Amino acid sequence: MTTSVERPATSLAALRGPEDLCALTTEQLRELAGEIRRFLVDKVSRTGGHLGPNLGVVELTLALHRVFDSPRDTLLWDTGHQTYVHKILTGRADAFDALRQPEGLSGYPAREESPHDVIENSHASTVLSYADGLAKAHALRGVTDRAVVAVIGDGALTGGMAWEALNNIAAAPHRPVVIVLNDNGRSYAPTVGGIAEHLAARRAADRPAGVPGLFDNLGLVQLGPVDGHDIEALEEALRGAAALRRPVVVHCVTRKGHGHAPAERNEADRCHAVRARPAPGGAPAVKRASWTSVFEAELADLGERRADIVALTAAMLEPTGLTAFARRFPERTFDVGIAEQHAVTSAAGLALGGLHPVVAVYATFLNRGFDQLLMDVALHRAPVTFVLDRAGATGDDGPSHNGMWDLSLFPLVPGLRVAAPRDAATLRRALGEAVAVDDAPTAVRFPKGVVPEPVPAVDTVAGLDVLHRSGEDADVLLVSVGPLAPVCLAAAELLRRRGIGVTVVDPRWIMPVAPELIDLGLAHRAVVSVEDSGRAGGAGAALAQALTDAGARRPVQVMGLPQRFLAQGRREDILARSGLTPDGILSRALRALGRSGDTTPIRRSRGE
Ligand SMILES: Cc1ncc(C[n+]2csc(CCOP(=O)(O)OP(=O)(O)O)c2C)c(N)n1
Ligand SMILES: CC(=O)[C@@H](O)[C@H](O)COP(=O)(O)O
Ligand SMILES: [Mg+2]
Repeated sequence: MTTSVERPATSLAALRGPEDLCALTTEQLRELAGEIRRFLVDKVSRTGGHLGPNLGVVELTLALHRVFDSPRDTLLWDTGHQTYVHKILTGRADAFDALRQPEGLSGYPAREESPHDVIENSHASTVLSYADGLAKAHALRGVTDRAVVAVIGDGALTGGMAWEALNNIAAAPHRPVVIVLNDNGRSYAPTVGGIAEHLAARRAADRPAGVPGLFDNLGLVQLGPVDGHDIEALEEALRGAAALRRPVVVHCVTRKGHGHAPAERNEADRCHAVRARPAPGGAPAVKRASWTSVFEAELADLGERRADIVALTAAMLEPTGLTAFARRFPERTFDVGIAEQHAVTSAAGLALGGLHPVVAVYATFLNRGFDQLLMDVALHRAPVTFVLDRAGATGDDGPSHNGMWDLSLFPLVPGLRVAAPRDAATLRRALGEAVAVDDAPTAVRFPKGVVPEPVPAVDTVAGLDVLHRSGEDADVLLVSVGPLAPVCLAAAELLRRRGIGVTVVDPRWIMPVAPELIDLGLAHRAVVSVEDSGRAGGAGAALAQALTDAGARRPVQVMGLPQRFLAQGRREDILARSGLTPDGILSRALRALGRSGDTTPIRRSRGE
């Protein structure tokens, strides 16, 4: 009879770490896999997160941790959204009630959580480059007893970086890398393109050898396809790959959402990312439209009126709001795979062919296509419109998902025009204005979540929306960028009560800086800019530069997100911690007026 200490860890509660897995029988592993699935459904349904991808890798992750000795062997995960099972097996099951919560468990690998975690960047298609580099380091340092294992999804394999890495890995048969291709045939939707078709043919072939392997032709050994839910078959393939001591691709066929009927039946995305269930008795979900849905409807309507408008996505058709357009204009919609660089330059090609492309991406992922924006689109003054969803602080997907880089990059792009709408009406208007530009690239950016209540202008001055004007003196100009208008208006009220003259202006088109905005800035004693983006080089910095060039003596108080990697958290908390609150703006305005620390309410000379 085994004591509790000796009893194999066939339950999560008994599991102390991956070392406990080796003692389990196949039947015990199956039981454990079932328990892990139930655990994932229970926890992730409550916290929100990547349920489908993780349900698909339960057996694969068990096999990886039984065959390889992490962290001595390095397990690298592409994108990292499918590492919940890895976290459960490496001693973090107890932390899942705080998954993706502030100060809680990251939804991606996090080095401060565990020595088993390596890649924190959630941008796809990077893992093979890490693996190539690590394999080279091992070779140079004479490390021969530690495996380099890279898990990449079929979606991530459509990204250009993956093939740049494969080109290098294939050139060095003496440098072992175990490449685990987690082929579930999907990104959110079914993976598109020739690579996906090749993989599908191999999955379907009764004799895989009958379909020459994509990787064979590169000189890489290709094992499989292997049933990605058969732990014994997986372990045999992984052990075989490790024993070859050279670069090997193990083609594992998995099912996203496997073992959970609602995910298996979900044709849209197999529960790729599920929203957190509202807490019992919590505030009812807000019924206002999302920024994405406003964009989606407007683009579909524009598509009716403009046959030259085409839409491009990088494997995120539904999340970026292109579903309606695609349904109405399937031949004018292009899903290029997780390939933002290609999307941007392909859009330049579409524009050169007389069309007006709309490239819909999450703001952070446009980083990938910056050189293409600069040299393939802007250099040719190609009329491409970039629609950046999830611009600004996003929060719960961690540092690499915040859309806080675009406004710092855009000032570098000659001729690019950038709009930051503040509500649904200005989003619709900005999109219409953007696609009307036929001699320059344009960008329209908006945040994650629901659109705020309408924020009407009280006046328009030379194309600038004046949202508030009070006081006799032109003391403070608050330049409100995009969705922070309500915060700026609340700050203006605090200033008004102190008898300080304040104008709140929303340029709507924030780059290049409008001459009229410069004139308005010069006409005020102090200027404070407020944006939901990184402070370095953003809209405020561009305005500050323009005002300095125009001879302004007082520095612009530039308010935005700190130029740091911001830990996961709620969007509203990140904005608040960044000082993007009425009180924070008040304090900066007082400082700009040389009245820092002046908190006593000053009654206006007349009236109050
Ligand atoms: C550069 C980049 N573009 C887009 C995304 C958004 N994204 C996150 S996961 C995902 C799909 C990944 O598909 P795959 O690699 O097959 O992994 P699976 O979810 O199927 O396990 C996408 C498009 C991203 N993380 N990085
Ligand atoms: C990893 C991944 O899928 C991300 O793109 C992320 O999950 C996006 O989440 P939201 O769509 O909720 O912003
Ligand atoms: Mg996939």
